[in-house]
Amino acid sequence: MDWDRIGAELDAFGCAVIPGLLDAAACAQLAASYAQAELFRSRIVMERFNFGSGEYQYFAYPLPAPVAALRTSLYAPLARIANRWQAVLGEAARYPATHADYLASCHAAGQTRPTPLLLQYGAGDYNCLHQDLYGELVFPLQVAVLLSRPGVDFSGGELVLTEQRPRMQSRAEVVPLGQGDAVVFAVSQRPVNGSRGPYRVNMRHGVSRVRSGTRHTLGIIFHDAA
Ligand SMILES: O=C(O)CCC(=O)C(=O)O
Ligand SMILES: [Fe+2]
Repeated sequence: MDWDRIGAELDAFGCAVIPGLLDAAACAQLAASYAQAELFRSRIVMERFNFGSGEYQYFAYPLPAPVAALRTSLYAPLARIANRWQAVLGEAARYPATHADYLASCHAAGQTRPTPLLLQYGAGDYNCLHQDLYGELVFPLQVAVLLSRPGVDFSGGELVLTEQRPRMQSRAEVVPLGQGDAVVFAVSQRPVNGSRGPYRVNMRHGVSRVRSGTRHTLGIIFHDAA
């Protein structure tokens, strides 16, 4: 994985694609596991909370092996980028080098519930712009993997990111993904270099309306939930 390229794109745009993070068989298997209720700790129907339309489920611990492996292995290079952002923003705190150590700090702070999730959208469904904040502790980067085949399993349903800049109009970004591609993006805030030094922008993400078919995604969030 080209972490220099990913880091540079995150710095410039607040998001970066990792092509082919999962193969087609792994994607199909994960998407099918949505039906296995015993894998999950809770199911959210988005309409009920005005979060959009569609549903998602948070995995229970222990996470399925491929999800646990991705969460652990992606954390270390992302923590290096997150720590660079901390330095740019003049923040003293640093993220530990391993996900085990970071999770230990979440758990000590009372954030003990797993946050990786599977999302399922049918025709007409969408996900309102939001931030995945689940307590005081926030790891600033997250990953979403498209499990379905655009143009085959579904149409529409694009991942959308917005960036709210102080005293400026918001910027939107649409991230084109194929099956198995992942996108890394900022959870809530990221630094931008301005002419008078770095400043913070506020990011949100969502999914535009699915026009037809069924779309599944895997979301990997690195902090646990209170
Ligand atoms: O379905 C998607 O592409 C985005 C899902 C999402 O909100 C997330 O992974 O946090
Ligand atoms: Fe999200």
